[in-house]
Amino acid sequence: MNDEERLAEIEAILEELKELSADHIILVEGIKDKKALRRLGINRHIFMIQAEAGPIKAAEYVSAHGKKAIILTDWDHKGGVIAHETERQLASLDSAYNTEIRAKLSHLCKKYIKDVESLDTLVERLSFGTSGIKSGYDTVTDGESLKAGAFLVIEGIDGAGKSTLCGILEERLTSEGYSVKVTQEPTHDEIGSVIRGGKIKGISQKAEALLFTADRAVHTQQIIEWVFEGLIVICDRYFASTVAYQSSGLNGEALDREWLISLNKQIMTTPDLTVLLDIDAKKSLSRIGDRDELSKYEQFEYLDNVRREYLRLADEFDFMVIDAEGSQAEIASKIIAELKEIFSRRRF
Ligand SMILES: Nc1ncnc2c1ncn2[C@@H]1O[C@H](COP(=O)(O)OP(=O)(O)O)[C@@H](O)[C@H]1O
Ligand SMILES: Cc1cn([C@H]2C[C@H](O)[C@@H](COP(=O)(O)OP(=O)(O)O)O2)c(=O)[nH]c1=O
Repeated sequence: MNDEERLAEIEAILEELKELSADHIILVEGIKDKKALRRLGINRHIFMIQAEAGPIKAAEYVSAHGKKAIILTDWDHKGGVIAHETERQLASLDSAYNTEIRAKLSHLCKKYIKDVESLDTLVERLSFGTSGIKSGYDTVTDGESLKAGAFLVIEGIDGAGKSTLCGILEERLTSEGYSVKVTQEPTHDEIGSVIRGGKIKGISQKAEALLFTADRAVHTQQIIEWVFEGLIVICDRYFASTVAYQSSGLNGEALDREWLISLNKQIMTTPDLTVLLDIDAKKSLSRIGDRDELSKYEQFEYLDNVRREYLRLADEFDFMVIDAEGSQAEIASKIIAELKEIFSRRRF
């Protein structure tokens, strides 16, 4: 099931929950769950099992109101125990109850969340659609920021300083208390390793672009999960690499940039911020000249074209362009300031 289908099914269940709430009392664990349901527009009768004295009282409350119950505890172990006990108490008072809503939501949401309090955040995130996560934040309740995930991409031609910068950002953000995950493309996973290993030789640029994109499609699912977990994911290269490199005429074979963009749009997620480390191709080559072996991409004319294409993409997709010749510490400070600005603009 893709995320679009998942969202449609979750919304259908929430609609059902809204309708049922006319003559049911919804039993949740605590205040955060209740607030999440309120934010989702479920305004009817909600009883908090734990805050309001446990399963016995919850069952008595439902029975005293002559209503039916919907048991909607979390789908983790503790939620399961509370649900079971509440069922027992309701049964002993001959009160009717619904456990299907919880089972269906658990089935649909457990890949991403385990509690009712995160439901509205999940719906919000999935609503951003196939273009992906617009901003990765975790549930923030009562003005308390629990976790702040984000997806940051660093782009630039070979030798621009991307991997050095990723290391500095990781260190600085970690020391400020953020949880950080540095990753890169091509990945070191199954498809990325095939690309990196150079086992497939002599294939067309088109086939190569599809491999880079397939690697990204798998990687993107992983990135989305990391952001959901609240990590700041820093990715060394993302979709702009494929567009810039594969459209820049390596050995005279340039692919159509619009084809590359539309191909990638179908599998990527939108980063919160993409930074382009911009550098003159001669200077970048002089930086990497001492590497043991230069790759097929590392030639002046080609990298110069790649750089131009990067600048075009930066304009089109609103990348933050930074002069890669500045000090790495200052570059990192600018990026961290921008990230904090992004966090401060979030809705909750
Ligand atoms: N801002 C900078 N100023 C001077 N040298 C740098 C800077 N950033 C990186 N370098 C050096 O340039 C080389 C290439 O950097 P690297 O991070 O490996 O680039 P990339 O990952 O973009 O290929 C390394 O030797 C690194 O120490
Ligand atoms: C991700 C990606 C990388 N590449 C190229 C750029 C790099 O020259 C090469 C390997 O990437 P990388 O290991 O990031 O090289 P470097 O650290 O020198 O920047 O793969 C593409 O051509 N298309 C892509 O989509």
